Amino acid sequence: MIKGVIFDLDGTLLDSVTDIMNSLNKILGKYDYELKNYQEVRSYLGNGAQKLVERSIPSEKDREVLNRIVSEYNDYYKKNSNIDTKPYDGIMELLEYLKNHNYKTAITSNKIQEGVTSLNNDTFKGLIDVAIGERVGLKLKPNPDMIYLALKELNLNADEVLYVGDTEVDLLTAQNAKLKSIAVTWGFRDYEVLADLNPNYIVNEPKEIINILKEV
Ligand SMILES: O=C(O)COP(=O)(O)O
Repeated sequence: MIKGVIFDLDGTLLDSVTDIMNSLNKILGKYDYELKNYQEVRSYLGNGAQKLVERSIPSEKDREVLNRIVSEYNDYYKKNSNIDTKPYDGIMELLEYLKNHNYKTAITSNKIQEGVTSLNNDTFKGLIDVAIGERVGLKLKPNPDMIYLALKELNLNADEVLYVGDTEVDLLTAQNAKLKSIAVTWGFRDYEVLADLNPNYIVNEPKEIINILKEV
């Protein structure tokens, strides 16, 4: 019996590309790197800030320089993560449905923990039970460790939850943790990319997740 839902954050619950792009470009511009457009940033997301920066400036191989840019990006983003960021249409209704029907919920995100915590508090205001982001000592998705931690904090087993995400990173994470997966098409990857990864379900709108929960 399904008792909980674990969500990815960026591209699944939140449309966050514009704030991420603006923070990234602020730092890239400071060091005279070429700025990135919306579609480029969307395609670079999924594996956290380090990969976002590496994918944005592939010619930069100096680790120290890369680390400095990641750190400045994270510092700037922490203060500017909730300007244009908003839940996708239908997400608040879905989360309210889950709360009202006693499903437990978690976020597992490759975004830094501070960003996850503040966006979760400001936007979802108690609708989500557990919010896990990039932390020292915790491996990023697609490693299943974030899922294991979420399951522990929710006090649920793998076969009692569904995982909802929007990228190959998420679907691989679900596979690695042996969770049933739902791929969403409103996020950072297109339908064809997601379909090739064989998720258990693919949905075009959040309310379809309610129908899946009624079926399983
Ligand atoms: O920061 C990223 O690259 C992606 O974050 P997410 O795991 O919430 O999608």
